[in-house]
Amino acid sequence: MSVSVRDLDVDLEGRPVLRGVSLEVPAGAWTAIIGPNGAGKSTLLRAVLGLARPRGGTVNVAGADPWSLKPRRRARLVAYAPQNPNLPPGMTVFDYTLLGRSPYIPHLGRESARDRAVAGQVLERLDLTGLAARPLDRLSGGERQRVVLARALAQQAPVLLLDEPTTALDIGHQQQVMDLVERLRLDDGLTVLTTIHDLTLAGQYADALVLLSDGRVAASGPPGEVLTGETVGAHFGARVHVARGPDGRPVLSLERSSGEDR
Ligand SMILES: Nc1ncnc2c1ncn2[C@@H]1O[C@H](COP(=O)(O)OP(=O)(O)OP(=O)(O)O)[C@@H](O)[C@H]1O
Repeated sequence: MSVSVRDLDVDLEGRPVLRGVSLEVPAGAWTAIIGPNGAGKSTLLRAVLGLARPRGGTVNVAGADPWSLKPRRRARLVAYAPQNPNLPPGMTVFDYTLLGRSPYIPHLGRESARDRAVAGQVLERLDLTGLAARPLDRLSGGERQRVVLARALAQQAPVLLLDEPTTALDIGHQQQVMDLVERLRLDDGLTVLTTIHDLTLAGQYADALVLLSDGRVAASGPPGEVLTGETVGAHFGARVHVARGPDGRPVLSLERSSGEDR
């Protein structure tokens, strides 16, 4: 199930936020959208999901325009873990994860044993079983972030959109979440589109990067081509050293100002 965006323009409150954005994520591939704060990354994900209405251009997800799909049909095709979701206070981790099964539960019906089993399995894979009965308002930031991912994974949709899935996570849980998404991609052929601020992490897992800057695509391609010191300097205003990891993928470190510069 591929994702295709062509010449996308999106305005928010009358202001241009995305201009002429194109990207292609082939079925079973992983693309990361990177870019400075306010570049339009979340807006691009929301447009792919059918939540931000394009002013021009086209979005195609698994052969369909997401705007044309009924919500249940769309939710079976695309799962989304937002950056700042509204979490109903008092709802338990298990019940929230079960919400991911809503597109499969008949109107006025109840969840099936399979729906409960899927929710349980997802919680298990994310190390959250021990928190299943805990209300959402009594979780740490990192636990909350993994629960939001759990709900999206319980949806078992072939296209997965993740908005900054690792920002609140410690390094061990970052690896756990990214490895889990990678395993699902390889085992189940998931197509993954994620925004991510950690450029090394983005380059480590994604096949391709799309650098958004001021609402436009400034660079795209394999991580080694996009993540150069020059490009990062030009678009993030950061001085970085780019080395190569054992697998040849780029590893970025910040260059600290010398004493005289400070
Ligand atoms: N609902 C909205 N109404 C009006 N403007 C918005 C709205 N949401 C976002 N914007 C603006 O659109 C631009 C892009 O925002 P977006 O959240 O897509 O950026 P981003 O690249 O995801 O940023 P960040 O890295 O800070 O999360 C920003 O200038 C932001 O202020």
